[in-house]
Amino acid sequence: MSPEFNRVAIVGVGLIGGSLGMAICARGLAREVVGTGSRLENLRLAVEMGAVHYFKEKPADGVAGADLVIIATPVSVTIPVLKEILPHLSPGSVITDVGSVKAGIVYQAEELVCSGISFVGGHPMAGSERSGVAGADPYLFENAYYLITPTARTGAHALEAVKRLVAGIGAKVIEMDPDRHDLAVAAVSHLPHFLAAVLVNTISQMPESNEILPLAAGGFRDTTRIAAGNPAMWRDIFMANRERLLHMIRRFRTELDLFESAIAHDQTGYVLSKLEEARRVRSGLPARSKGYLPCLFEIVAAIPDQPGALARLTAHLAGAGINITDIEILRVREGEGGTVRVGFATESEQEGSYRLLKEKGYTVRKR
Ligand SMILES: NC(=O)c1ccc[n+]([C@@H]2O[C@H](COP(=O)([O-])OP(=O)(O)OC[C@H]3O[C@@H](n4cnc5c(N)ncnc54)[C@H](O)[C@@H]3O)[C@@H](O)[C@H]2O)c1
Ligand SMILES: O=C(O)C(=O)C[C@]1(C(=O)O)C=C[C@@H](O)C=C1
Repeated sequence: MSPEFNRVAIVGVGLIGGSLGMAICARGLAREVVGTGSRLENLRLAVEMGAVHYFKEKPADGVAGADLVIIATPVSVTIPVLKEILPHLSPGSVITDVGSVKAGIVYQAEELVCSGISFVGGHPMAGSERSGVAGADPYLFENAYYLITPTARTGAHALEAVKRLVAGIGAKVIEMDPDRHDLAVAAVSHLPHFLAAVLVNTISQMPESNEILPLAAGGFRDTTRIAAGNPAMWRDIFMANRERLLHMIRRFRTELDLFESAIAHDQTGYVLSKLEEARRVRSGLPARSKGYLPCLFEIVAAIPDQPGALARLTAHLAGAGINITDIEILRVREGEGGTVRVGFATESEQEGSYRLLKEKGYTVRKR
């Protein structure tokens, strides 16, 4: 079978560009993948890691002859990069980006591209707090939602090319209007990041913080993992989506004030009802790290605190030909063992793994 693309150029081979490159190379989606960017040592590492086949130092040289160009830079430089590469693009080439904010980029890009070149905004809803190609992962996008933001001006050929890319890397495409996209991510991505940073800083500014912070267990760690993300990237995202983020911060403040006042005035019924509402909504989310799966069947199993315990559990499932779509260690404390949540795409895989692990003596339940 011939590859989907002849030459893919990735401008900015960092965490996301590198993960895309690794997925494209590993799945043979392009005859060649060329990287280009601002840091030479990062580009060398990208070749070593199999994220690109080779690199060109100048973006203009990298994009020449590419049928698909992916701009995976911080959002503040997406448009300057586009302006720089435009004169060097081959006729018929399709450009997409991976930026976390879409409206500003998409509308400006559409004004800039000349006839024969198309731009389709993209945003994979998967990532991590790491940055640079060193943190790249070829499986990052598998089963993740990949938002694309075509407009009335998007050509069918360009839209189809980006959809082939998304399907090829194992992600699930969702089409959204750019403005609706920006409000959605302000709510489920940008506000959470803002709050994680505020939470960490609230504690770190206490005079007793040196004593308190090391005590942090799952609660603080789970709610603040993302605060370890790249500050410059998040500054750019906040500023690019400023109005929607401010809107969400105001909504948050209203909710915070109501909750605070209920605690201050001993309104225990209200406090309980708010906690119950949050539990109901949060428990209703399919528990997985990359985004939503339309349907996820899960089991929860207890494993002992021993080397290889997790490997033995997954080997039982592999031996029975059962495919795991998601896995998470819920609790591990020294000497106590842990609980593992395992997700499957089908109910029959859930049922099969439940029976198998029970037979093998595990304490297991369906979730
Ligand atoms: N990190 C995440 O979780 C995540 C998830 C989805 C989307 N995104 C978006 O993906 C984009 C990249 O984020 P990342 O996490 O991969 O960041 P990163 O820092 O890991 O990678 C960015 C890359 O762009 C390069 N670069 C910077 N300025 C450049 C320029 N002027 N010309 C060419 N290359 C340049 C850098 O050298 C680096 O290799 C951002 O727009 C971000 O909003 C990030
Ligand atoms: O999982 C993480 O660490 C992420 O921050 C990923 C995450 C998010 O869920 O907010 C971050 C930014 C992106 O634009 C998309 C996804």
